[in-house]
Amino acid sequence: MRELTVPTIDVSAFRAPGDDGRDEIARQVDRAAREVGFMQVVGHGADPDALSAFTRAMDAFFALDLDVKNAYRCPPGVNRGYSPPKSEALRGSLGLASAADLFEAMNIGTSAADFPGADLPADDYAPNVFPAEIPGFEAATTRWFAEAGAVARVMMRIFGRALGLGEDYFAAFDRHPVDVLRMNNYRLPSADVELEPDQEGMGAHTDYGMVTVLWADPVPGLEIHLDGRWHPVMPRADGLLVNLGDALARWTNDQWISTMHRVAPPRVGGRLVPRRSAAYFHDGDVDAVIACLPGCVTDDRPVAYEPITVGEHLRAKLDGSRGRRLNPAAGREAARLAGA
Ligand SMILES: O=C(O)CCC(=O)C(=O)O
Ligand SMILES: [Fe+2]
Repeated sequence: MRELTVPTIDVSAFRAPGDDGRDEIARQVDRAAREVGFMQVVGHGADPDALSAFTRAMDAFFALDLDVKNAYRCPPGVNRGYSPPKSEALRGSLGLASAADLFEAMNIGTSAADFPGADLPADDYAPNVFPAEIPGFEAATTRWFAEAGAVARVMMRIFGRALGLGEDYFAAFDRHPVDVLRMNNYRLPSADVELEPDQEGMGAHTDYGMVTVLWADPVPGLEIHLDGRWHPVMPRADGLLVNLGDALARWTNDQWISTMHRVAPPRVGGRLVPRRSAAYFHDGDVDAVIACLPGCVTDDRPVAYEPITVGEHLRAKLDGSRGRRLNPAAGREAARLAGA
């Protein structure tokens, strides 16, 4: 079994004018997308000051009392606001029953008001709820939302080039995207507490959208599932993790991987330690249809997925993880976990 390395890719040539170096980067990204589905991206251009201000705002929010945070909960069908520990189970997005995950989260995302004139479903583009107790929370989180969103868009340009479709190809799915920034805190009872053997920080799942830009503390916990087993991934302190979502697996007929991943309760030297992360999900327009690209179907590789809208796919996945109604439509993803 091969040792797994998540490749590091410097994407700065896609932020500079001109074509120099772009084909080589697209080649590296294509290889990473086929073999791993995750990459450690450096040269991404996101502002480190914006990241520091953002993580401070996150910490201040998660430090509030649970009853204060609970005032910012939204219904399960609205992917915004606060999720307390043990309120979601990501394996539900795969149609698999499990104990609830340990993490707590705070979500912000795009709202209908961001796209005047577009007729958008209210639940998918709900207004944000910002905690009044933390001055500057809205400014710091929306700033990182923009920085991470810019990285996601650079990656979509690279994907278009790598697939031979042109750097602008995926802009057609990015007119009023459902984008969400999920701040995760793997809040653990205490460093001395023994967890149940099957208790996970965040249960196994694939990400639901086009691409995810993930910042995480350089602390163990994240694991990706490839070749039938789980491999630990340590986030680089100087980079951002980028992973492909289900839309790219569907477009490419599984030539590119929407990698299964999970977060184990974070431990260093056997002791539980704090860990935070923030995932920016660039999911595409709610009404965009994701259908297999014609060039990705061959006699040996028949169409694996029926066309689906972004909205339908997100709804089935979120009903599974947030609504705790097991997703009946994720058999192909769930089958990959068999034997793990
Ligand atoms: O905390 C992490 O490293 C991963 C989080 C994640 O997979 C997610 O929020 O979808
Ligand atoms: Fe994820």
